Amino acid sequence: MTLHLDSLRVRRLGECRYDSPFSEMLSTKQTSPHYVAEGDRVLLEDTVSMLAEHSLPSVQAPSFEAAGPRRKIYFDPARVTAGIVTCGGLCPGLNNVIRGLVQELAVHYQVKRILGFRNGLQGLTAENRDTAVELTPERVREIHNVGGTILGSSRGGQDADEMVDTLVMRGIDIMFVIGGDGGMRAATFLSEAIRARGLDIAVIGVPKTIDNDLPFTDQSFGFQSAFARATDFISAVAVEASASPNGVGIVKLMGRHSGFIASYAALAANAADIVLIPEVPFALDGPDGLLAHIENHVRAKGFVVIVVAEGAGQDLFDRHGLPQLNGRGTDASGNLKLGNIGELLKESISAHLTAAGLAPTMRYIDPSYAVRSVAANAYDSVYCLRLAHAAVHAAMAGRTEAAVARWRRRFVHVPFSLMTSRRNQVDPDGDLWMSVLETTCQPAEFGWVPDRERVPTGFC
Ligand SMILES: Nc1ncnc2c1ncn2[C@@H]1O[C@H](COP(=O)(O)OP(=O)(O)O)[C@@H](O)[C@H]1O
Ligand SMILES: O=P(O)(O)OC[C@H]1O[C@](O)(COP(=O)(O)O)[C@@H](O)[C@@H]1O
Ligand SMILES: [Mg+2]
Repeated sequence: MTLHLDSLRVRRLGECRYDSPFSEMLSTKQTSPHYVAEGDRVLLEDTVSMLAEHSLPSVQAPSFEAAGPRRKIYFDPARVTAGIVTCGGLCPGLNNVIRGLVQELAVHYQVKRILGFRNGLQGLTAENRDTAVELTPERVREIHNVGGTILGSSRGGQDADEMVDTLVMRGIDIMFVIGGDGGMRAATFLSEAIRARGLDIAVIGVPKTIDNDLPFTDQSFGFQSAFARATDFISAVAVEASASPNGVGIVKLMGRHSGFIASYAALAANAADIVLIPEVPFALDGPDGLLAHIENHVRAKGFVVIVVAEGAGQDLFDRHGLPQLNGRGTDASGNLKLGNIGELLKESISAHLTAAGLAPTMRYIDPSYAVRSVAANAYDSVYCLRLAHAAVHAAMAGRTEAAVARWRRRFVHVPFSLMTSRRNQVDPDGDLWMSVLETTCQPAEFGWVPDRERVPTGFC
């Protein structure tokens, strides 16, 4: 994918005419290793060779607009009504983001009216628009201590025009969409419908994904809390497997298309012998296949611990003519329903080891919902709060059709068009996967597999 500076520019609703409450504080600020001044930009790429490839002067190199408060703002805070919605699957930190948005809007910008739409985008339909709740600093004071979202969330499509009608009827000037890839797509359609009607409504996204599969963000909020929780389950299964004759421990973790939780949790627990992720296909059978490797492992070590991301090995169901185990079709949001790879592994490993005279003790757990429902840890709590601050500053300065993200540890504005342009995946040729291979000592590939799709690398 080629990215030019122009495709990284963020849309503005208009000229900023109002003094920002931060104008005095900003008057002496300059870019430093710890701050990016208004007007400065954050480079997309961060190695000498990647930069050199363009042969462009640094001002023309692809870069993001820096997030943060501005001296002048677009909206008159006294007249602003803001809306908040949380979309899709749960993720640790949703309540922290809601709380951060409400506090920043109310305390610093003195915005008087903030509405929380209920149950995801369903809350923006004609039927549900009156169920929106008033959010105040008092209402959100303690919500960061619990997981989930006080607003509720949902999957399923809504009509963009109907949603815009709701924004108009509820007097919304700024809409915050906290969502994943689906939520960012929905926010894009919402923005297009707003633009088609010539309305003065800003739409700002806060990228949310437990799978860490959104692009142009170092790591998504809640990811650390989620993989820390997943680590507990790997450790538990490792204890069980190691204490059982021919013990086989399997932990299935979330990750439809990206194996980040599986990889990070496996590294953190440092107890997995095999990690399977969607980005690296594997074969079950044959002398170099997964089953033979597991058999050798059990013979040599007495047990084996496997961490599998839910999206791994999906080709096996078709290739082996296996029952889909709930796979096929899509959910209400159009996400592919996956075959249950955990069950498939459990069945095939059990059959293989039994046939090899190593009747196994199987310990299989799928802690998915127990992982994503936890409250944000201290690190994620800080991260969520800072993302929320950045989102409020962006919106008040009239930025729209963009998400806030942290890129190379700086906070930036990323146009929706980029957020929905690609998926963040574990690169089988990258250093994260190398660390996994170094830690587990598993082979780079299990048997012959069809050519893997290459994970997109580079941006320009
Ligand atoms: N292509 C799309 N166009 C419009 N709305 C979409 C699109 N994809 C997803 N959505 C809506 O966005 C919301 C969130 O999407 P979903 O995939 O469930 O979760 P996430 O935002 O976490 O990826 C859902 O209500 C869904 O209907
Ligand atoms: O059972 P649900 O609620 O549909 O959610 C399950 C899915 O949500 C995910 O966490 C990702 O969804 P999001 O894009 O909504 O964050 C997947 O990894 C998982 O398969
Ligand atoms: Mg999604």
